Amino acid sequence: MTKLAIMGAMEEEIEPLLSYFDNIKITNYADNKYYEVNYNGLEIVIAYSKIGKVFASLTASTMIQKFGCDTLLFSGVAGGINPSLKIGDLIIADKLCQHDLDITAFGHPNGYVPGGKIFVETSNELREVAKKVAQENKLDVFEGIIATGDQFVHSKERKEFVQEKFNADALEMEGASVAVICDSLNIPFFILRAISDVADMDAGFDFDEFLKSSAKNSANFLIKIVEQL
Ligand SMILES: Nc1ncnc2c(CN3C[C@H](CCSCCOCCO)[C@@H](O)C3)c[nH]c12
Repeated sequence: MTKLAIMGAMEEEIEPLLSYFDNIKITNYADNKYYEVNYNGLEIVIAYSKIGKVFASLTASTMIQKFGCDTLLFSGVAGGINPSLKIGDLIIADKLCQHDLDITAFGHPNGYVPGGKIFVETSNELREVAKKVAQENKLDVFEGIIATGDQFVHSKERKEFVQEKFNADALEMEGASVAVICDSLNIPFFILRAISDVADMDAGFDFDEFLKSSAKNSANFLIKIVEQL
Protein backbone atom coordinates (compact mmCIF):
# COMPACT_ATOMS: atom_id res chain seq x y z
CA MET A 1 0.00 0.00 0.00
CA THR A 2 1.65 3.24 -1.14
CA LYS A 3 1.93 5.99 1.44
CA LEU A 4 2.52 9.17 -0.49
CA ALA A 5 4.38 12.29 0.67
CA ILE A 6 3.40 15.49 -1.13
CA MET A 7 5.73 18.34 -0.30
CA GLY A 8 6.20 21.99 -1.11
CA ALA A 9 8.34 24.69 0.43
CA MET A 10 5.91 27.57 0.84
CA GLU A 11 2.30 27.59 2.05
CA GLU A 12 1.27 29.00 -1.34
CA GLU A 13 2.65 25.84 -2.97
CA ILE A 14 0.64 23.47 -0.80
CA GLU A 15 -2.56 25.45 -0.24
CA PRO A 16 -3.92 24.67 -3.75
CA LEU A 17 -3.36 20.96 -3.02
CA LEU A 18 -5.03 20.96 0.40
CA SER A 19 -8.14 22.45 -1.21
CA TYR A 20 -8.72 19.08 -2.96
CA PHE A 21 -9.09 17.21 0.30
CA ASP A 22 -11.39 17.04 3.32
CA ASN A 23 -11.17 15.14 6.61
CA ILE A 24 -7.61 16.43 7.06
CA LYS A 25 -5.76 15.29 10.19
CA ILE A 26 -3.10 17.78 11.34
CA THR A 27 -0.03 16.64 13.29
CA ASN A 28 2.34 19.19 14.80
CA TYR A 29 5.93 17.94 14.75
CA ALA A 30 9.42 19.53 14.74
CA ASP A 31 8.12 23.10 14.37
CA ASN A 32 5.95 22.17 11.43
CA LYS A 33 2.49 20.86 10.49
CA TYR A 34 1.85 17.59 8.66
CA TYR A 35 -1.54 17.14 6.99
CA GLU A 36 -2.80 13.55 6.57
CA VAL A 37 -5.59 12.63 4.16
CA ASN A 38 -6.96 9.60 2.36
CA TYR A 39 -7.56 10.08 -1.36
CA ASN A 40 -8.31 7.60 -4.12
CA GLY A 41 -7.36 4.70 -1.81
CA LEU A 42 -4.04 6.35 -1.00
CA GLU A 43 -2.75 7.48 2.37
CA ILE A 44 -1.19 10.90 1.76
CA VAL A 45 0.92 13.13 4.01
CA ILE A 46 1.16 16.76 2.89
CA ALA A 47 3.49 19.46 4.22
CA TYR A 48 5.30 22.61 3.23
CA SER A 49 8.82 22.61 4.60
CA LYS A 50 9.52 26.36 4.73
CA ILE A 51 12.16 27.85 2.46
CA GLY A 52 15.60 26.40 1.78
CA LYS A 53 17.58 23.17 1.78
CA VAL A 54 17.74 22.62 5.56
CA PHE A 55 14.00 22.91 6.15
CA ALA A 56 13.32 20.81 3.05
CA SER A 57 15.67 18.09 4.28
CA LEU A 58 13.98 18.00 7.69
CA THR A 59 10.50 17.72 6.17
CA ALA A 60 11.43 15.08 3.57
CA SER A 61 13.22 13.01 6.20
CA THR A 62 10.28 13.35 8.64
CA MET A 63 7.72 12.31 6.01
CA ILE A 64 9.73 9.20 5.27
CA GLN A 65 11.14 8.19 8.64
CA LYS A 66 8.39 9.32 11.00
CA PHE A 67 5.26 9.07 8.80
CA GLY A 68 6.43 6.05 6.80
CA CYS A 69 5.95 7.52 3.33
CA ASP A 70 7.38 5.33 0.57
CA THR A 71 7.04 7.74 -2.36
CA LEU A 72 7.61 11.52 -2.41
CA LEU A 73 6.25 14.09 -4.85
CA PHE A 74 7.28 17.76 -4.72
CA SER A 75 5.15 20.56 -6.16
CA GLY A 76 6.17 24.20 -6.35
CA VAL A 77 7.59 27.04 -8.37
CA ALA A 78 11.02 27.72 -9.82
CA GLY A 79 13.14 30.30 -11.58
CA GLY A 80 13.57 29.60 -15.27
CA ILE A 81 17.04 29.43 -16.86
CA ASN A 82 16.43 27.71 -20.20
CA PRO A 83 15.07 30.48 -22.46
CA SER A 84 12.32 28.16 -23.76
CA LEU A 85 10.80 28.16 -20.25
CA LYS A 86 8.20 30.89 -19.85
CA ILE A 87 6.39 31.96 -16.66
CA GLY A 88 3.70 29.39 -15.85
CA ASP A 89 5.43 26.56 -17.75
CA LEU A 90 5.82 23.17 -16.08
CA ILE A 91 9.18 21.46 -15.62
CA ILE A 92 9.85 18.00 -14.22
CA ALA A 93 13.35 17.26 -13.00
CA ASP A 94 15.40 14.47 -14.57
CA LYS A 95 18.13 15.16 -12.05
CA LEU A 96 19.06 17.80 -9.52
CA CYS A 97 22.23 19.42 -8.15
CA GLN A 98 23.30 21.92 -5.48
CA HIS A 99 24.71 25.00 -7.19
CA ASP A 100 25.97 26.54 -3.93
CA LEU A 101 27.85 23.48 -2.68
CA ASP A 102 31.46 24.51 -3.24
CA ILE A 103 34.77 22.96 -2.16
CA THR A 104 36.45 23.90 -5.44
CA ALA A 105 39.37 25.17 -3.31
CA PHE A 106 40.40 21.49 -3.10
CA GLY A 107 40.06 20.80 -6.80
CA HIS A 108 36.59 19.30 -6.65
CA PRO A 109 33.89 20.35 -9.17
CA ASN A 110 31.07 22.67 -8.10
CA GLY A 111 28.24 20.75 -6.46
CA TYR A 112 30.43 17.86 -5.29
CA VAL A 113 31.60 16.72 -1.85
CA PRO A 114 33.31 13.36 -1.11
CA GLY A 115 30.71 10.64 -0.63
CA GLY A 116 28.15 12.58 -2.60
CA LYS A 117 27.11 12.94 -6.24
CA ILE A 118 26.89 16.15 -8.28
CA PHE A 119 23.56 15.02 -9.77
CA VAL A 120 20.82 12.92 -8.16
CA GLU A 121 18.33 11.36 -10.57
CA THR A 122 14.58 11.30 -9.97
CA SER A 123 12.36 8.21 -10.39
CA ASN A 124 12.06 7.31 -14.06
CA GLU A 125 8.82 5.45 -13.32
CA LEU A 126 7.21 8.54 -11.78
CA ARG A 127 8.44 10.70 -14.67
CA GLU A 128 6.84 8.29 -17.14
CA VAL A 129 3.50 8.52 -15.30
CA ALA A 130 3.78 12.32 -15.39
CA LYS A 131 4.52 12.38 -19.14
CA LYS A 132 1.57 10.05 -19.82
CA VAL A 133 -0.73 12.32 -17.79
CA ALA A 134 0.64 15.39 -19.57
CA GLN A 135 -0.04 13.80 -22.96
CA GLU A 136 -3.57 12.75 -21.96
CA ASN A 137 -4.29 16.29 -20.75
CA LYS A 138 -2.55 17.99 -23.68
CA LEU A 139 -0.16 19.72 -21.29
CA ASP A 140 3.32 20.83 -22.34
CA VAL A 141 5.84 19.65 -19.78
CA PHE A 142 9.57 20.40 -20.00
CA GLU A 143 11.97 17.76 -18.70
CA GLY A 144 15.38 18.90 -17.54
CA ILE A 145 17.98 19.66 -14.90
CA ILE A 146 17.03 21.63 -11.79
CA ALA A 147 19.68 23.32 -9.64
CA THR A 148 19.10 24.07 -5.96
CA GLY A 149 20.76 26.61 -3.71
CA ASP A 150 20.09 28.51 -0.50
CA GLN A 151 19.53 31.80 -2.26
CA PHE A 152 16.80 33.52 -4.24
CA VAL A 153 18.57 34.11 -7.56
CA HIS A 154 17.86 37.54 -9.03
CA SER A 155 20.90 38.38 -11.13
CA LYS A 156 22.12 37.57 -14.62
CA GLU A 157 25.54 36.72 -13.20
CA ARG A 158 24.35 34.03 -10.78
CA LYS A 159 21.84 32.69 -13.32
CA GLU A 160 24.66 32.33 -15.89
CA PHE A 161 26.92 30.66 -13.29
CA VAL A 162 24.25 28.04 -12.57
CA GLN A 163 23.64 27.49 -16.29
CA GLU A 164 27.35 27.21 -17.17
CA LYS A 165 28.39 24.96 -14.26
CA PHE A 166 25.44 22.58 -14.29
CA ASN A 167 23.67 23.04 -17.63
CA ALA A 168 20.58 23.64 -15.48
CA ASP A 169 17.21 24.50 -17.01
CA ALA A 170 15.63 25.89 -13.82
CA LEU A 171 16.61 26.71 -10.26
CA GLU A 172 15.00 26.75 -6.82
CA MET A 173 15.92 26.26 -3.16
CA GLU A 174 14.78 22.78 -2.04
CA GLY A 175 14.69 20.11 -4.74
CA ALA A 176 18.25 18.77 -4.56
CA SER A 177 18.09 18.36 -0.79
CA VAL A 178 14.86 16.37 -1.14
CA ALA A 179 16.68 14.35 -3.81
CA VAL A 180 19.62 13.51 -1.53
CA ILE A 181 17.28 12.47 1.32
CA CYS A 182 15.11 10.26 -0.92
CA ASP A 183 18.09 8.78 -2.77
CA SER A 184 19.87 7.92 0.50
CA LEU A 185 16.69 6.39 1.99
CA ASN A 186 15.85 4.60 -1.28
CA ILE A 187 12.51 6.36 -1.74
CA PRO A 188 11.29 7.06 -5.30
CA PHE A 189 10.74 10.78 -5.73
CA PHE A 190 9.50 13.28 -8.29
CA ILE A 191 10.13 17.02 -8.48
CA LEU A 192 7.62 19.20 -10.33
CA ARG A 193 7.87 22.96 -10.63
CA ALA A 194 6.09 25.74 -12.53
CA ILE A 195 8.07 28.79 -13.57
CA SER A 196 7.34 31.93 -11.49
CA ASP A 197 10.20 34.11 -12.77
CA VAL A 198 13.41 33.84 -14.80
CA ALA A 199 15.91 34.48 -11.99
CA ASP A 200 17.02 37.84 -13.38
CA MET A 201 16.88 41.36 -11.96
CA ASP A 202 13.06 41.34 -12.25
CA ALA A 203 12.74 38.00 -10.45
CA GLY A 204 11.50 39.49 -7.19
CA PHE A 205 8.66 41.37 -8.87
CA ASP A 206 7.72 38.46 -11.14
CA PHE A 207 7.84 36.03 -8.23
CA ASP A 208 5.42 38.16 -6.20
CA GLU A 209 3.10 38.47 -9.18
CA PHE A 210 3.15 34.84 -10.39
CA LEU A 211 3.78 32.71 -7.28
CA LYS A 212 0.12 31.90 -6.70
CA SER A 213 -0.83 31.19 -10.33
CA SER A 214 2.29 29.14 -11.02
CA ALA A 215 1.93 27.22 -7.76
CA LYS A 216 -1.61 26.39 -8.86
CA ASN A 217 -0.38 25.20 -12.29
CA SER A 218 1.99 22.82 -10.56
CA ALA A 219 -0.58 21.65 -7.98
CA ASN A 220 -3.28 20.99 -10.59
CA PHE A 221 -0.90 18.85 -12.65
CA LEU A 222 0.35 17.03 -9.56
CA ILE A 223 -3.17 16.04 -8.54
CA LYS A 224 -3.71 14.49 -11.98
CA ILE A 225 -0.54 12.45 -11.45
CA VAL A 226 -1.67 11.37 -7.96
CA GLU A 227 -4.91 10.09 -9.50
CA GLN A 228 -2.84 7.71 -11.67
CA LEU A 229 -0.85 6.26 -8.76
N1 LIG B 1 14.63 33.10 -8.67
C1 LIG B 1 14.51 32.08 -7.78
N2 LIG B 1 15.58 31.71 -7.04
C2 LIG B 1 15.49 30.66 -6.18
N3 LIG B 1 14.37 29.95 -5.97
C3 LIG B 1 13.27 30.30 -6.69
C4 LIG B 1 11.95 29.78 -6.71
C5 LIG B 1 11.45 28.57 -5.96
N4 LIG B 1 11.15 28.75 -4.51
C6 LIG B 1 10.41 29.94 -4.20
C7 LIG B 1 10.91 30.41 -2.85
C8 LIG B 1 11.67 31.71 -3.02
C9 LIG B 1 12.30 32.17 -1.73
S1 LIG B 1 12.08 33.88 -1.43
C10 LIG B 1 10.40 34.01 -1.14
C11 LIG B 1 10.06 35.33 -0.57
O1 LIG B 1 9.20 35.20 0.53
C12 LIG B 1 8.24 36.25 0.62
C13 LIG B 1 7.88 36.43 2.09
O2 LIG B 1 8.78 37.34 2.67
C14 LIG B 1 11.82 29.30 -2.38
O3 LIG B 1 11.08 28.33 -1.65
C15 LIG B 1 12.33 28.71 -3.66
C16 LIG B 1 11.24 30.53 -7.61
N5 LIG B 1 12.05 31.49 -8.18
C17 LIG B 1 13.30 31.36 -7.62
